[in-house]
Amino acid sequence: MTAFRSVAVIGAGAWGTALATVAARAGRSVMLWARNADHAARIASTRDNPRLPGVRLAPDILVTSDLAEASRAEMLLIATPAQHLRGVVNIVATHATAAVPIIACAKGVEHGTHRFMTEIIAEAAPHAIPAILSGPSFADDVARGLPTAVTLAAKDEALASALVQALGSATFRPYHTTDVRGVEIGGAAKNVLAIAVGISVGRKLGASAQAALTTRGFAELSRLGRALGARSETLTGLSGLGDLILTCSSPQSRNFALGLALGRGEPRPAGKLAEGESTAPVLIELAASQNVEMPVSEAVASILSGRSTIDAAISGLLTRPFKAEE
Ligand SMILES: NC(=O)C1=CN([C@@H]2O[C@H](COP(=O)(O)OP(=O)(O)OC[C@H]3O[C@@H](n4cnc5c(N)ncnc54)[C@H](OP(=O)(O)O)[C@@H]3O)[C@@H](O)[C@H]2O)C=CC1
Ligand SMILES: O=C(CO)COP(=O)(O)O
Repeated sequence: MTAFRSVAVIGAGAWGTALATVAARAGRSVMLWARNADHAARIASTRDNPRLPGVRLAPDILVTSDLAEASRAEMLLIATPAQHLRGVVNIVATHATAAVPIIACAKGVEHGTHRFMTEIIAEAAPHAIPAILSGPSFADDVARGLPTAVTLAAKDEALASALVQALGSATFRPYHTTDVRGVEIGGAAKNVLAIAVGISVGRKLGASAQAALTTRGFAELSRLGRALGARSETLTGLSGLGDLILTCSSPQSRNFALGLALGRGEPRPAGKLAEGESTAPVLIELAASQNVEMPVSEAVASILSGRSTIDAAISGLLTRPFKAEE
């Protein structure tokens, strides 16, 4: 199996920048692609990306706006927002070498198609090998070299293990698995649930409610996961419960921070991508198609769409019939 000497990170937001840093630390030759040429030139000369302030890019990371050039790397990490992954992979596919691993690093589900990230890669780049990287890891922590552990999934175990070897280092510890769908479900669902928990904290409902919502959120994430064939160890692992704990407990999470602002009745944080917002309606549609109940996620979807006020949604959760815990 190839040693994956060269890595391209597609998408120079906070996460893409952190991942470029990770790959360089792991000894790869790294190219970071930004869609805007001026943005790419500015990052290349200042070694600083305003999307991840305070982090200095290693001198050997090349920054480009040439997607054809970036697509020729031996391993590709796609770190654009989930709803833009298909558009980028459509172009990447016309330049990439056959059987190149394309690792989705976004967390979400595509609008309209209900496709998970690796399904989009399989459709848009049929000769590539799709994989997914997810887990509890804030870009800022990762880029600063604080200890983090994540999950990397690919259908082929030997490949998943090789990708982990190529990206891992003392402070960035990927675990590998073949449960691709399980990893995707955890990352997509936790963002929506973090908005719910942020709302409850913003409304000052207390630490007990925060724990209850996080736990009942995990119950619904797990129900959907089981319905879609995820393994239980994935759901309770880093990319499931692990990421849920992180994002439901820290205002560093943009999804939690969005919920906090909504709960407090404050303006939403400007310029901060909260993927749970675009995932919520798709997640609900997906759950309905599987006859899976996701009341916490439904409450978030109805608040975000304006179908319900925060207080009505909370009261809806509090007046649900009592039931057995599962
Ligand atoms: N931040 C984090 O801690 C983590 C984020 N993630 C996930 O990574 C994904 C990206 O998040 P993050 O990097 O934080 O977000 P940011 O908002 O920081 O960056 C998004 C990046 O995507 C680019 N982009 C936006 N639209 C397009 C498009 N149509 N085509 C190509 N590129 C586009 C933006 O370009 P431009 O700058 O030109 O607008 C920007 O570089 C999300 O799915 C998120 O859930 C996962 C783990 C951790
Ligand atoms: O996915 C993340 C941490 O694992 C980042 O969370 P936010 O997108 O909510 O900031």
